[in-house]
Amino acid sequence: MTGLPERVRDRRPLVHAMTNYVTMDWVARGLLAAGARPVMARDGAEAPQVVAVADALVLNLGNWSPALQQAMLEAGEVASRHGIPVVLDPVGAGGTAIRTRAALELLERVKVTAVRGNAGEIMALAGDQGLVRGVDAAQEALGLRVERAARAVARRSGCVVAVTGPADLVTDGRRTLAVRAGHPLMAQIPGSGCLATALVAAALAAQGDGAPSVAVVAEALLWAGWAGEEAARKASGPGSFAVAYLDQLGQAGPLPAGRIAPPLSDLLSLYVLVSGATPLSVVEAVLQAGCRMIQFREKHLPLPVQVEAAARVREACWRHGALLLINDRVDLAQAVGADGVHLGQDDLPVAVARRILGPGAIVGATCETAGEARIAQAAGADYIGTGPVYATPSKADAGKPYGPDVVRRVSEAIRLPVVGIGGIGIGGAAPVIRAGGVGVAVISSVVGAPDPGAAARAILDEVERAKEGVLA
Ligand SMILES: Cc1ncc(COP(=O)(O)OP(=O)(O)O)c(N)n1
Ligand SMILES: Cc1ncsc1CCOP(=O)(O)O
Ligand SMILES: [Mg+2]
Repeated sequence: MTGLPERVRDRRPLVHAMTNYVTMDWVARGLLAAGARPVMARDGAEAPQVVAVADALVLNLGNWSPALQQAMLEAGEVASRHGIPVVLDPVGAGGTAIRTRAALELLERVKVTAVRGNAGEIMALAGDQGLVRGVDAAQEALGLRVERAARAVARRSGCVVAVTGPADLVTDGRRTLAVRAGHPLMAQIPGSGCLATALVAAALAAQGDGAPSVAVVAEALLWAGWAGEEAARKASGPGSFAVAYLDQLGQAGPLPAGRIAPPLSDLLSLYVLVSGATPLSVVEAVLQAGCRMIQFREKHLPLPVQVEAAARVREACWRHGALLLINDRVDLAQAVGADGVHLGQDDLPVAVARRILGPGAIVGATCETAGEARIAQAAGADYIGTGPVYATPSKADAGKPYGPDVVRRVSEAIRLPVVGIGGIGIGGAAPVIRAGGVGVAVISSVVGAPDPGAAARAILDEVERAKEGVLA
Protein backbone atom coordinates (compact mmCIF):
# COMPACT_ATOMS: atom_id res chain seq x y z
CA MET A 1 0.00 0.00 0.00
CA THR A 2 1.46 3.38 -0.98
CA GLY A 3 2.07 5.88 1.80
CA LEU A 4 -0.69 8.16 2.97
CA PRO A 5 0.75 11.41 1.50
CA GLU A 6 0.91 9.74 -1.92
CA ARG A 7 -2.63 8.34 -1.59
CA VAL A 8 -4.06 11.76 -0.74
CA ARG A 9 -2.12 13.41 -3.55
CA ASP A 10 -3.30 10.78 -6.04
CA ARG A 11 -6.96 10.81 -5.03
CA ARG A 12 -7.29 14.54 -4.16
CA PRO A 13 -10.32 13.95 -1.90
CA LEU A 14 -12.90 16.73 -1.59
CA VAL A 15 -13.08 17.45 2.15
CA HIS A 16 -16.15 19.39 3.30
CA ALA A 17 -14.90 21.15 6.45
CA MET A 18 -17.58 22.69 8.65
CA THR A 19 -14.87 24.21 10.80
CA ASN A 20 -14.40 27.29 12.94
CA TYR A 21 -13.58 30.83 11.79
CA VAL A 22 -10.42 31.01 13.92
CA THR A 23 -8.57 28.31 11.98
CA MET A 24 -10.63 27.94 8.79
CA ASP A 25 -7.94 29.53 6.62
CA TRP A 26 -5.22 27.38 8.18
CA VAL A 27 -7.22 24.21 7.64
CA ALA A 28 -7.89 25.11 3.99
CA ARG A 29 -4.20 25.85 3.41
CA GLY A 30 -3.16 22.62 5.10
CA LEU A 31 -5.56 20.47 3.10
CA LEU A 32 -4.44 22.10 -0.17
CA ALA A 33 -0.77 21.62 0.75
CA ALA A 34 -1.50 17.96 1.48
CA GLY A 35 -3.07 17.50 -1.94
CA ALA A 36 -6.73 17.42 -0.88
CA ARG A 37 -9.48 19.79 -2.02
CA PRO A 38 -11.15 21.81 0.80
CA VAL A 39 -14.68 23.25 0.73
CA MET A 40 -15.58 25.28 3.82
CA ALA A 41 -19.42 25.55 3.70
CA ARG A 42 -20.88 26.03 7.19
CA ASP A 43 -24.34 27.44 6.54
CA GLY A 44 -27.35 25.14 6.85
CA ALA A 45 -28.80 26.47 3.61
CA GLU A 46 -26.13 24.75 1.53
CA ALA A 47 -24.16 22.34 3.78
CA PRO A 48 -26.43 19.31 3.09
CA GLN A 49 -26.03 19.83 -0.69
CA VAL A 50 -22.27 20.32 -0.49
CA VAL A 51 -21.60 17.21 1.61
CA ALA A 52 -23.52 15.05 -0.84
CA VAL A 53 -20.74 15.54 -3.41
CA ALA A 54 -17.85 15.46 -0.92
CA ASP A 55 -15.52 12.57 -0.06
CA ALA A 56 -15.41 13.35 3.68
CA LEU A 57 -17.06 15.67 6.19
CA VAL A 58 -15.43 17.48 9.13
CA LEU A 59 -17.65 18.68 12.00
CA ASN A 60 -15.65 21.08 14.18
CA LEU A 61 -17.45 22.64 17.17
CA GLY A 62 -15.30 25.79 17.32
CA ASN A 63 -17.40 29.03 17.17
CA TRP A 64 -20.42 26.89 17.96
CA SER A 65 -23.99 28.21 17.59
CA PRO A 66 -27.46 26.63 17.57
CA ALA A 67 -27.65 27.33 13.81
CA LEU A 68 -24.33 25.57 13.25
CA GLN A 69 -25.52 22.59 15.30
CA GLN A 70 -28.60 22.24 13.11
CA ALA A 71 -26.52 22.58 9.95
CA MET A 72 -24.07 19.93 11.18
CA LEU A 73 -26.86 17.53 12.09
CA GLU A 74 -28.41 17.88 8.63
CA ALA A 75 -25.09 17.59 6.78
CA GLY A 76 -24.04 14.71 9.03
CA GLU A 77 -27.24 12.81 8.34
CA VAL A 78 -26.72 13.24 4.58
CA ALA A 79 -23.14 11.98 4.93
CA SER A 80 -24.32 8.98 6.95
CA ARG A 81 -26.85 8.10 4.24
CA HIS A 82 -24.18 8.36 1.52
CA GLY A 83 -21.54 6.40 3.48
CA ILE A 84 -19.27 9.44 3.53
CA PRO A 85 -16.65 9.40 6.36
CA VAL A 86 -17.46 11.91 9.09
CA VAL A 87 -14.81 13.18 11.52
CA LEU A 88 -15.89 15.06 14.64
CA ASP A 89 -13.64 17.54 16.45
CA PRO A 90 -15.41 18.18 19.78
CA VAL A 91 -13.67 21.51 20.39
CA GLY A 92 -14.34 22.72 23.92
CA ALA A 93 -16.28 19.65 25.08
CA GLY A 94 -15.88 19.53 28.85
CA GLY A 95 -15.19 23.26 28.86
CA THR A 96 -18.87 24.18 28.66
CA ALA A 97 -21.91 21.94 29.11
CA ILE A 98 -23.36 23.22 25.83
CA ARG A 99 -20.33 22.03 23.83
CA THR A 100 -20.40 18.63 25.54
CA ARG A 101 -24.11 18.26 24.80
CA ALA A 102 -23.62 19.36 21.19
CA ALA A 103 -20.86 16.80 20.62
CA LEU A 104 -22.90 14.03 22.26
CA GLU A 105 -25.94 14.87 20.14
CA LEU A 106 -23.86 14.68 16.95
CA LEU A 107 -22.40 11.33 18.09
CA GLU A 108 -25.92 10.06 18.69
CA ARG A 109 -27.57 11.22 15.46
CA VAL A 110 -24.71 11.08 12.94
CA LYS A 111 -22.72 7.98 11.93
CA VAL A 112 -19.36 9.43 12.99
CA THR A 113 -16.36 7.51 11.62
CA ALA A 114 -13.74 9.09 13.86
CA VAL A 115 -13.43 11.59 16.69
CA ARG A 116 -10.22 13.55 17.20
CA GLY A 117 -9.85 15.60 20.38
CA ASN A 118 -7.57 16.36 23.28
CA ALA A 119 -7.61 14.41 26.53
CA GLY A 120 -10.03 16.68 28.35
CA GLU A 121 -12.52 16.71 25.48
CA ILE A 122 -12.52 12.92 25.10
CA MET A 123 -12.84 12.40 28.85
CA ALA A 124 -15.83 14.77 28.84
CA LEU A 125 -17.51 12.73 26.07
CA ALA A 126 -17.00 9.64 28.25
CA GLY A 127 -18.59 11.43 31.17
CA ASP A 128 -15.31 11.65 33.10
CA GLN A 129 -15.17 15.11 34.69
CA GLY A 130 -11.65 15.57 33.42
CA LEU A 131 -9.97 18.91 33.74
CA VAL A 132 -10.34 21.16 30.73
CA ARG A 133 -9.18 24.78 30.74
CA GLY A 134 -10.72 26.63 27.79
CA VAL A 135 -10.00 24.43 24.83
CA ASP A 136 -6.65 23.11 26.04
CA ALA A 137 -6.65 19.85 27.87
CA ALA A 138 -5.28 19.95 31.34
CA GLN A 139 -2.34 17.63 31.77
CA GLU A 140 -3.23 16.49 35.30
CA ALA A 141 -4.30 13.05 36.37
CA LEU A 142 -4.73 11.43 32.99
CA GLY A 143 -2.76 8.23 32.59
CA LEU A 144 -5.00 5.23 32.08
CA ARG A 145 -8.09 7.41 32.51
CA VAL A 146 -7.60 8.85 29.03
CA GLU A 147 -7.30 5.41 27.50
CA ARG A 148 -10.35 4.20 29.40
CA ALA A 149 -12.37 7.21 28.24
CA ALA A 150 -11.30 6.83 24.61
CA ARG A 151 -12.12 3.11 24.57
CA ALA A 152 -15.52 3.79 26.17
CA VAL A 153 -16.49 6.47 23.63
CA ALA A 154 -15.26 4.27 20.74
CA ARG A 155 -17.29 1.28 21.93
CA ARG A 156 -20.41 3.33 22.69
CA SER A 157 -20.41 5.26 19.41
CA GLY A 158 -18.96 2.58 17.14
CA CYS A 159 -16.22 4.88 15.89
CA VAL A 160 -12.47 5.40 16.11
CA VAL A 161 -11.36 7.80 18.84
CA ALA A 162 -8.05 9.65 18.61
CA VAL A 163 -6.65 11.52 21.60
CA THR A 164 -3.86 13.85 20.62
CA GLY A 165 -1.23 14.93 23.12
CA PRO A 166 2.42 14.18 24.03
CA ALA A 167 1.81 10.78 22.41
CA ASP A 168 -1.39 10.27 20.41
CA LEU A 169 -3.71 7.35 21.23
CA VAL A 170 -6.01 5.84 18.60
CA THR A 171 -8.54 3.17 19.50
CA ASP A 172 -11.72 1.51 18.21
CA GLY A 173 -12.48 0.22 21.68
CA ARG A 174 -10.65 -3.07 21.14
CA ARG A 175 -7.37 -2.32 19.35
CA THR A 176 -5.30 0.65 20.55
CA LEU A 177 -2.31 2.21 18.83
CA ALA A 178 0.05 4.94 19.99
CA VAL A 179 1.61 7.44 17.59
CA ARG A 180 4.93 9.00 18.63
CA ALA A 181 5.38 12.13 16.50
CA GLY A 182 5.05 15.88 16.92
CA HIS A 183 6.79 18.99 18.17
CA PRO A 184 6.02 21.60 20.87
CA LEU A 185 5.89 24.34 18.21
CA MET A 186 2.65 22.78 16.96
CA ALA A 187 0.97 24.01 20.13
CA GLN A 188 2.23 27.54 19.44
CA ILE A 189 0.18 28.05 16.29
CA PRO A 190 -3.62 28.03 16.21
CA GLY A 191 -5.22 25.16 14.35
CA SER A 192 -2.81 22.22 14.71
CA GLY A 193 -5.63 20.12 16.16
CA CYS A 194 -8.20 21.36 13.64
CA LEU A 195 -5.85 20.57 10.75
CA ALA A 196 -5.04 17.13 12.22
CA THR A 197 -8.78 16.45 12.22
CA ALA A 198 -9.03 17.53 8.57
CA LEU A 199 -6.04 15.34 7.63
CA VAL A 200 -7.80 12.40 9.32
CA ALA A 201 -10.83 13.12 7.10
CA ALA A 202 -8.66 13.32 3.98
CA ALA A 203 -6.94 10.06 4.95
CA LEU A 204 -10.23 8.22 5.51
CA ALA A 205 -11.51 9.53 2.16
CA ALA A 206 -8.34 8.42 0.38
CA GLN A 207 -8.00 5.02 2.08
CA GLY A 208 -9.97 3.22 -0.56
CA ASP A 209 -8.51 -0.20 0.22
CA GLY A 210 -10.55 -0.92 3.34
CA ALA A 211 -7.59 -0.76 5.72
CA PRO A 212 -8.88 -0.76 9.31
CA SER A 213 -9.71 2.80 10.26
CA VAL A 214 -7.59 2.66 13.45
CA ALA A 215 -4.47 2.25 11.31
CA VAL A 216 -5.56 4.96 8.85
CA VAL A 217 -6.32 7.48 11.59
CA ALA A 218 -2.98 6.67 13.27
CA GLU A 219 -1.17 7.20 9.94
CA ALA A 220 -2.86 10.58 9.48
CA LEU A 221 -1.73 11.68 12.95
CA LEU A 222 1.79 10.43 12.20
CA TRP A 223 1.75 12.58 9.06
CA ALA A 224 0.59 15.65 11.03
CA GLY A 225 3.18 15.09 13.79
CA TRP A 226 6.06 14.25 11.49
CA ALA A 227 5.39 17.40 9.43
CA GLY A 228 5.74 19.30 12.70
CA GLU A 229 9.09 17.64 13.50
CA GLU A 230 10.47 18.38 10.06
CA ALA A 231 9.13 21.95 10.01
CA ALA A 232 10.65 22.66 13.43
CA ARG A 233 14.10 21.79 12.07
CA LYS A 234 13.77 24.67 9.58
CA ALA A 235 11.87 27.20 11.72
CA SER A 236 13.15 30.01 13.91
CA GLY A 237 9.80 30.59 15.67
CA PRO A 238 6.02 30.09 15.34
CA GLY A 239 5.75 32.29 12.24
CA SER A 240 8.36 30.53 10.14
CA PHE A 241 7.20 27.23 11.64
CA ALA A 242 3.70 27.73 10.16
CA VAL A 243 5.15 28.37 6.71
CA ALA A 244 7.54 25.43 6.99
CA TYR A 245 4.70 23.21 8.19
CA LEU A 246 2.64 23.87 5.06
CA ASP A 247 5.70 23.28 2.88
CA GLN A 248 6.36 20.00 4.68
CA LEU A 249 2.78 18.76 4.16
CA GLY A 250 3.40 19.26 0.46
CA GLN A 251 6.44 16.97 0.48
CA ALA A 252 5.87 13.42 -0.70
CA GLY A 253 8.02 10.70 0.74
CA PRO A 254 7.56 7.91 3.26
CA LEU A 255 6.47 8.63 6.80
CA PRO A 256 9.02 7.54 9.44
CA ALA A 257 8.79 3.87 10.40
CA GLY A 258 8.51 2.57 13.94
CA ARG A 259 6.37 5.44 15.24
CA ILE A 260 3.04 3.60 15.38
CA ALA A 261 2.92 0.78 17.90
CA PRO A 262 0.85 -0.57 20.75
CA PRO A 263 0.79 2.11 23.45
CA LEU A 264 3.53 2.10 26.06
CA SER A 265 0.78 1.46 28.60
CA ASP A 266 0.40 -2.00 26.98
CA LEU A 267 4.11 -2.66 26.43
CA LEU A 268 5.01 -1.62 30.01
CA SER A 269 2.65 -4.11 31.66
CA LEU A 270 5.65 -6.27 32.59
CA TYR A 271 9.06 -4.59 32.32
CA VAL A 272 11.91 -6.92 33.21
CA LEU A 273 15.37 -5.59 34.06
CA VAL A 274 18.25 -7.89 33.13
CA SER A 275 22.04 -7.51 33.57
CA GLY A 276 25.13 -8.69 31.72
CA ALA A 277 25.09 -11.73 33.99
CA THR A 278 21.52 -12.74 33.16
CA PRO A 279 21.57 -15.98 31.14
CA LEU A 280 20.10 -15.50 27.66
CA SER A 281 17.83 -18.46 28.41
CA VAL A 282 16.15 -16.34 31.09
CA VAL A 283 15.66 -13.46 28.62
CA GLU A 284 14.15 -15.90 26.10
CA ALA A 285 11.84 -17.41 28.74
CA VAL A 286 10.58 -14.01 29.84
CA LEU A 287 9.95 -12.93 26.24
CA GLN A 288 8.20 -16.22 25.50
CA ALA A 289 5.96 -15.51 28.51
CA GLY A 290 4.75 -12.28 26.90
CA CYS A 291 7.04 -9.60 28.30
CA ARG A 292 7.36 -6.82 25.70
CA MET A 293 9.74 -4.45 27.45
CA ILE A 294 13.24 -5.37 28.64
CA GLN A 295 15.83 -3.10 30.27
CA PHE A 296 19.53 -3.90 30.18
CA ARG A 297 20.88 -2.63 33.52
CA GLU A 298 24.56 -3.35 34.15
CA LYS A 299 26.72 -1.38 36.55
CA HIS A 300 29.97 -3.35 36.79
CA LEU A 301 31.07 -5.21 33.65
CA PRO A 302 33.60 -3.50 31.34
CA LEU A 303 31.87 -1.55 28.56
CA PRO A 304 33.08 -3.84 25.72
CA VAL A 305 31.50 -6.77 27.55
CA GLN A 306 28.34 -4.74 28.08
CA VAL A 307 28.11 -4.02 24.35
CA GLU A 308 28.29 -7.73 23.55
CA ALA A 309 25.79 -8.70 26.22
CA ALA A 310 23.32 -5.95 25.37
CA ALA A 311 23.52 -6.80 21.66
CA ARG A 312 22.54 -10.41 22.44
CA VAL A 313 19.56 -9.20 24.46
CA ARG A 314 18.59 -6.87 21.61
CA GLU A 315 18.59 -9.77 19.13
CA ALA A 316 16.28 -11.74 21.41
CA CYS A 317 13.96 -8.74 21.77
CA TRP A 318 13.82 -8.22 18.01
CA ARG A 319 12.90 -11.88 17.51
CA HIS A 320 9.99 -11.49 19.90
CA GLY A 321 8.85 -8.03 18.81
CA ALA A 322 9.82 -6.59 22.19
CA LEU A 323 11.53 -3.30 22.99
CA LEU A 324 14.93 -2.96 24.64
CA LEU A 325 15.91 0.05 26.75
CA ILE A 326 19.35 0.63 28.25
CA ASN A 327 19.72 1.85 31.82
CA ASP A 328 21.81 5.03 32.30
CA ARG A 329 23.94 4.88 29.14
CA VAL A 330 22.86 6.70 25.99
CA ASP A 331 26.09 5.70 24.22
CA LEU A 332 25.45 2.03 24.88
CA ALA A 333 21.87 2.42 23.63
CA GLN A 334 23.16 3.90 20.38
CA ALA A 335 25.93 1.32 20.10
CA VAL A 336 23.53 -1.64 20.17
CA GLY A 337 20.57 -0.01 18.40
CA ALA A 338 18.32 -0.13 21.45
CA ASP A 339 14.89 1.51 21.44
CA GLY A 340 15.83 4.01 24.13
CA VAL A 341 17.13 4.60 27.62
CA HIS A 342 16.03 4.79 31.22
CA LEU A 343 17.51 7.69 33.21
CA GLY A 344 17.62 8.35 36.93
CA GLN A 345 17.80 11.71 38.62
CA ASP A 346 21.61 11.49 38.67
CA ASP A 347 21.98 10.33 35.09
CA LEU A 348 22.09 12.34 31.86
CA PRO A 349 19.15 14.82 31.81
CA VAL A 350 16.09 13.66 29.86
CA ALA A 351 16.23 16.67 27.51
CA VAL A 352 19.86 15.93 26.63
CA ALA A 353 19.12 12.28 25.94
CA ARG A 354 16.13 13.33 23.82
CA ARG A 355 18.35 15.67 21.82
CA ILE A 356 20.92 12.93 21.23
CA LEU A 357 18.49 10.08 20.48
CA GLY A 358 15.83 12.04 18.59
CA PRO A 359 12.01 12.07 18.76
CA GLY A 360 11.54 8.40 17.91
CA ALA A 361 13.48 7.04 20.89
CA ILE A 362 11.81 6.00 24.14
CA VAL A 363 13.17 7.87 27.14
CA GLY A 364 12.10 6.74 30.61
CA ALA A 365 12.85 8.61 33.81
CA THR A 366 12.96 7.71 37.50
CA CYS A 367 10.83 10.06 39.59
CA GLU A 368 9.88 9.72 43.24
CA THR A 369 7.73 12.85 43.49
CA ALA A 370 5.00 14.58 41.48
CA GLY A 371 7.31 17.53 40.96
CA GLU A 372 10.08 15.42 39.51
CA ALA A 373 7.52 13.73 37.25
CA ARG A 374 6.19 17.03 35.90
CA ILE A 375 9.74 18.16 35.13
CA ALA A 376 10.52 14.88 33.36
CA GLN A 377 7.28 15.11 31.36
CA ALA A 378 8.07 18.68 30.31
CA ALA A 379 11.59 17.59 29.33
CA GLY A 380 10.17 14.99 26.93
CA ALA A 381 10.11 11.73 28.86
CA ASP A 382 7.85 8.98 27.49
CA TYR A 383 7.19 7.13 30.76
CA ILE A 384 8.09 7.31 34.46
CA GLY A 385 9.48 4.59 36.75
CA THR A 386 8.75 5.24 40.41
CA GLY A 387 9.54 3.51 43.66
CA PRO A 388 10.80 1.67 45.51
CA VAL A 389 7.25 0.44 46.09
CA TYR A 390 8.35 -2.38 48.44
CA ALA A 391 11.70 -3.37 49.94
CA THR A 392 14.13 -4.39 47.23
CA PRO A 393 17.15 -6.73 47.32
CA SER A 394 18.46 -5.42 43.99
CA LYS A 395 19.38 -1.78 44.54
CA ALA A 396 21.40 -0.91 47.64
CA ASP A 397 20.73 2.83 47.40
CA ALA A 398 17.00 2.52 46.66
CA GLY A 399 15.91 4.20 49.87
CA LYS A 400 12.92 3.46 52.10
CA PRO A 401 9.96 1.82 50.33
CA TYR A 402 7.01 4.16 49.72
CA GLY A 403 4.28 1.60 49.17
CA PRO A 404 1.95 1.68 46.12
CA ASP A 405 0.83 5.21 47.00
CA VAL A 406 3.94 6.65 45.37
CA VAL A 407 2.48 5.40 42.06
CA ARG A 408 -0.77 7.25 42.78
CA ARG A 409 1.00 10.49 43.68
CA VAL A 410 3.15 10.41 40.55
CA SER A 411 0.53 9.16 38.06
CA GLU A 412 -2.05 11.74 39.19
CA ALA A 413 0.38 14.56 38.45
CA ILE A 414 1.14 13.78 34.81
CA ARG A 415 -0.26 12.24 31.66
CA LEU A 416 2.66 9.88 30.99
CA PRO A 417 2.41 6.15 31.74
CA VAL A 418 3.91 5.23 35.12
CA VAL A 419 5.44 1.89 36.20
CA GLY A 420 6.16 0.90 39.77
CA ILE A 421 9.48 -0.68 40.70
CA GLY A 422 11.06 -2.18 43.79
CA GLY A 423 10.38 -5.53 45.39
CA ILE A 424 7.40 -6.28 43.14
CA GLY A 425 6.37 -9.89 42.72
CA ILE A 426 3.24 -12.01 42.55
CA GLY A 427 0.55 -10.34 44.67
CA GLY A 428 2.38 -7.04 44.72
CA ALA A 429 1.63 -6.01 41.13
CA ALA A 430 -2.14 -5.46 41.31
CA PRO A 431 -1.92 -2.72 43.98
CA VAL A 432 0.47 -0.83 41.66
CA ILE A 433 -2.10 -0.94 38.82
CA ARG A 434 -4.96 0.02 41.12
CA ALA A 435 -2.86 2.99 42.22
CA GLY A 436 -2.73 4.21 38.60
CA GLY A 437 0.31 2.39 37.24
CA VAL A 438 0.31 0.87 33.75
CA GLY A 439 2.75 -1.87 34.71
CA VAL A 440 5.54 -3.13 36.95
CA ALA A 441 9.31 -3.22 36.56
CA VAL A 442 10.95 -6.22 38.17
CA ILE A 443 14.27 -7.98 38.66
CA SER A 444 14.46 -10.60 41.41
CA SER A 445 10.88 -11.91 41.36
CA VAL A 446 11.41 -13.00 37.75
CA VAL A 447 15.13 -13.20 36.96
CA GLY A 448 15.81 -14.86 40.33
CA ALA A 449 12.83 -17.21 40.15
CA PRO A 450 13.29 -20.99 39.75
CA ASP A 451 11.12 -20.73 36.62
CA PRO A 452 11.48 -17.17 35.25
CA GLY A 453 9.01 -17.76 32.44
CA ALA A 454 6.30 -18.95 34.82
CA ALA A 455 6.98 -16.06 37.18
CA ALA A 456 6.77 -13.58 34.30
CA ARG A 457 3.51 -15.07 33.09
CA ALA A 458 1.99 -15.00 36.59
CA ILE A 459 2.87 -11.36 37.15
CA LEU A 460 1.68 -10.41 33.65
CA ASP A 461 -1.65 -12.15 34.32
CA GLU A 462 -2.00 -10.30 37.62
CA VAL A 463 -1.31 -6.96 35.89
CA GLU A 464 -3.72 -7.65 33.04
CA ARG A 465 -6.50 -8.72 35.44
CA ALA A 466 -5.98 -5.57 37.49
CA LYS A 467 -6.04 -3.42 34.31
CA GLU A 468 -9.31 -4.93 33.19
CA GLY A 469 -10.71 -3.71 36.48
CA VAL A 470 -9.37 -0.21 35.94
CA LEU A 471 -10.32 0.03 32.26
CA ALA A 472 -13.81 -1.45 32.63
C1 LIG B 1 11.78 1.26 35.08
C2 LIG B 1 12.85 1.73 35.98
N1 LIG B 1 12.53 2.54 37.02
C3 LIG B 1 13.51 2.99 37.84
C4 LIG B 1 14.82 2.62 37.64
C5 LIG B 1 15.91 3.13 38.53
O1 LIG B 1 16.74 3.94 37.75
P1 LIG B 1 17.84 4.84 38.48
O2 LIG B 1 17.16 5.72 39.44
O3 LIG B 1 18.68 5.47 37.45
O4 LIG B 1 18.71 3.80 39.28
P2 LIG B 1 19.64 2.65 38.63
O5 LIG B 1 18.71 1.66 38.01
O6 LIG B 1 20.50 3.31 37.61
O7 LIG B 1 20.40 2.09 39.78
C6 LIG B 1 15.13 1.80 36.54
N2 LIG B 1 16.41 1.43 36.31
N3 LIG B 1 14.13 1.36 35.73
C1 LIG C 1 16.45 -0.53 39.72
C2 LIG C 1 15.56 -0.24 40.87
N1 LIG C 1 15.10 1.01 41.14
C3 LIG C 1 14.34 1.10 42.22
S1 LIG C 1 14.18 -0.42 42.96
C4 LIG C 1 15.16 -1.18 41.78
C5 LIG C 1 15.48 -2.65 41.82
C6 LIG C 1 14.27 -3.46 41.52
O1 LIG C 1 14.62 -4.85 41.67
P1 LIG C 1 13.61 -5.89 42.35
O2 LIG C 1 12.49 -6.09 41.44
O3 LIG C 1 14.46 -7.13 42.50
O4 LIG C 1 13.23 -5.33 43.68
MG1 LIG D 1 20.38 5.11 36.65
